[in-house]
Amino acid sequence: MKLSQLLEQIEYTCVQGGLDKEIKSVVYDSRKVTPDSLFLCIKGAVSDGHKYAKEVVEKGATVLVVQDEVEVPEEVTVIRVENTRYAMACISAAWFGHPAEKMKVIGITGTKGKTTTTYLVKSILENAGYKVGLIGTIEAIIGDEVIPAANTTPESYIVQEYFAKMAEAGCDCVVMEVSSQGLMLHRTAGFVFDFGIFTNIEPDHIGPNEHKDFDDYLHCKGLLFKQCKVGIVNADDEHVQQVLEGHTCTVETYGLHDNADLWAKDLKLVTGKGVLGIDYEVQGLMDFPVEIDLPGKFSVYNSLTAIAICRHFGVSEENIQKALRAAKVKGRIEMVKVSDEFTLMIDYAHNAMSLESLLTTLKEYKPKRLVCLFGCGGNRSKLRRYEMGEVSGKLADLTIITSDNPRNEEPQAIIDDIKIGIGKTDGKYVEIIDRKEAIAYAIHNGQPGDVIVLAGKGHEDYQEIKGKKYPMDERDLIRDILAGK
Ligand SMILES: CC(=O)N[C@H]1[C@@H](OP(=O)(O)OP(=O)(O)OC[C@H]2O[C@@H](n3ccc(=O)[nH]c3=O)[C@H](O)[C@@H]2O)O[C@H](CO)[C@@H](O)[C@@H]1O[C@H](C)C(=O)N[C@@H](C)C(=O)N[C@H](CCC(=O)O)C(=O)O
Ligand SMILES: Nc1ncnc2c1ncn2[C@@H]1O[C@H](COP(=O)(O)OP(=O)(O)OP(=O)(O)O)[C@@H](O)[C@H]1O
Repeated sequence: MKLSQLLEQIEYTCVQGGLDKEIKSVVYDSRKVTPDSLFLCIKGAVSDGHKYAKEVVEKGATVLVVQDEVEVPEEVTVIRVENTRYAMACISAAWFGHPAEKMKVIGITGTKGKTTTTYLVKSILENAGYKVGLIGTIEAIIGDEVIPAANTTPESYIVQEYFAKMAEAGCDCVVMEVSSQGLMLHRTAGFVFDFGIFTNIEPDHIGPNEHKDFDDYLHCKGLLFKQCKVGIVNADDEHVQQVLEGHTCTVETYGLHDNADLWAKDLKLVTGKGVLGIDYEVQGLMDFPVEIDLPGKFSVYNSLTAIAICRHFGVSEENIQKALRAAKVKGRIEMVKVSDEFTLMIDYAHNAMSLESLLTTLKEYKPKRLVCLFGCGGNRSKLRRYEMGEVSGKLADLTIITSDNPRNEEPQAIIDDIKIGIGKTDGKYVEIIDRKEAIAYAIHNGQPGDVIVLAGKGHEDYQEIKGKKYPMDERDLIRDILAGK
């Protein structure tokens, strides 16, 4: 592709060299440069792409896009821009032929509920006959291809590459999680979202390499609403107006009160046959009853968000109801049927805040006993161990402490840290290092009316021990335990 074509959407200065060049690849990692590459120098958290300028030229890069000065031979074209990450998004969109324009693009941002809501939207739209691509924390789904994710929102070049593959695979739409870091680092620049969604916000992701403070976090979330056509936002979130500050889209709201355009009323917790769910009535822009086998008020928010989006695609009430009744999200309060007498679920909660929110929600179902099984990662914050221990000790009737990615630490040492947290409460606990044995204990000792949570691993299908990831999927462990293996 001609260099001038790639630069069409950006403001730049050509510092040296000509624009009449044919580009054979667009690259932001020096290790992937080949002859006639355009190389983008990205300033990262660990490294700085500018320092590879000489090396990439030796490998055959003919164009460098920079935001700082570089010294390279004069025949090499140097394009200077204000921000190379932003330029990368626009150049990648051009490189892949602006694939976002060929589909409807739905972007979901918020502290919690992004993953769950993306899968709910996908289920509803697919049930109604749409072909849907997905990009998120767990994976990217492009037709039959499933690619495990490294980031919730990948680098802009990858976003555009996935979009192009989705358009080619015949996807009508794509639903993606948009993290605030993704917005901050321009991973989703270079195109317009058809729908931008805001679920909720609470202090999180603040620290080195993340956001400097809560205001910055709010500001970054708000960027989505300057880059989408229709914004669909949670009216009940206390920060919604700050997130919408300076928005350029039309705005629609959802929530649990009649001030929202689409709202839910008459919430009823439902239990039975090993499943927890919630029923409610949708009101406002649509009017019909909903039954979902996902627990708690936050499942109402997530499903209502999905309904608000899918309404724009003309999906019928019947199709929405049918898809939501069958909805299940891997590793997110995922109920696994082991008995009609008690409920068992797998969830990704792996910090105190998520665990507290989950256990509090489950307590509303008034289980006979709330049993919480979890471990904490090795070579990670000790504080998390104390805090999770304390939360579980306070809220669960029984805690089963076990292992979760011990990495290079001794599992027993991690368990001992968790016990310090539980020790601050009068919560009962047992400790069983081996996760399969711990799950077997939970199942074999399940009592009628119990709710058992296997927390921490969620969608993960491995246990990381001393630098190696051993296959371990909790669904398989449960199957083996039930089969007596
Ligand atoms: C802090 C951060 O955002 N890091 C991400 C980032 O790394 P970076 O750009 O800082 O990369 P770097 O290693 O400093 O390198 C800078 C540049 O030099 C280049 N380079 C580097 C080495 C070399 O030999 N040659 C070379 O050219 C690199 O390709 C890059 O272009 O780019 C990588 C992919 O390109 C990401 O995988 C990586 O995410 C890490 C894993 C991460 O943890 N990110 C978190 C903060 C994050 O983004 N999280 C959000 C939200 C998650 C949530 O909601 O919970 C997410 O969207 O995932
Ligand atoms: N709308 C919500 N509000 C509050 N908590 C939620 C909500 N939806 C889900 N949760 C809880 O948070 C956990 C994570 O949910 P989910 O993965 O959908 O969110 P996320 O935004 O993708 O979060 P993360 O970035 O942590 O992966 C769930 O397992 C559940 O316990």
